[in-house]
Amino acid sequence: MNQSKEQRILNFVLQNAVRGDPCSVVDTIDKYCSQKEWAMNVGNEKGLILDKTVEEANPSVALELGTYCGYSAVRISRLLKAGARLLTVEFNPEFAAIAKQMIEFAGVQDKVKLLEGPSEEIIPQLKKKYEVDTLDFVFLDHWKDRYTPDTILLQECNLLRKGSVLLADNVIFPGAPDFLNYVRKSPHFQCTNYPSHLEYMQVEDAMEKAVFLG
Ligand SMILES: Cc1cc(C(=O)N2CCN(C)CC2)sc1-c1cc(O)c2nc[nH]c(=O)c2c1
Ligand SMILES: [Mg+2]
Repeated sequence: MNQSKEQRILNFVLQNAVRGDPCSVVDTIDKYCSQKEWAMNVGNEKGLILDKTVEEANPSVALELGTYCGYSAVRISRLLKAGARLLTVEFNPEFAAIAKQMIEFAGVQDKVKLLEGPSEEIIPQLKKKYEVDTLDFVFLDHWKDRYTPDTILLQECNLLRKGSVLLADNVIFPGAPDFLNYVRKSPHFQCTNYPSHLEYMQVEDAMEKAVFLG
């Protein structure tokens, strides 16, 4: 049975990156996906915006919606302080299996908890099942049509506190116009747009930061 693209990415990392070195895993995925096969990792250009936002938020508890191969889970967790943790949600079982191996190879498994299932089912479980009080940082990178309903769900589940930082990928391409509309019109969010480019391409894209005001 021939391999998936995601399996090829993982194999390239296992053979070319340094075990236990998150930066080498991130760089190796970028090398493969820019030179051999495009894939929907946030990439290095938008990754630098992600890094700065995570460093500024310095979260104790972070949530990622959309794990894919684990690129941004490794990228985020490498910046977390001792004792901080990242919960990352992936509904595609094949992607989750790849990401699990990627996270373990990078050596960040003690900081990252991979939750398999649809975000709309997992978000309401975060407080009781995963012992979350509130979220300090949320990276939205799953599916553009889920950005707005999941942002509303996070509020309904009382998972955001004054100062919680949301960062959304792909708000220009593939695009999340209803999400931009929602957070920019809401009195509960302070928004900032970060123009960039689609990973590994010269196509315009952007990230949107939305800070919850309580
Ligand atoms: C799957 C896909 C295809 C795209 C595209 O038009 N192109 C890439 C391939 N090249 C060759 C043509 C141009 S863009 C994109 C994409 C990018 C993300 O960052 C995503 N993040 C989260 N969830 C997504 O579903 C998601 C999809
Ligand atoms: Mg994306």
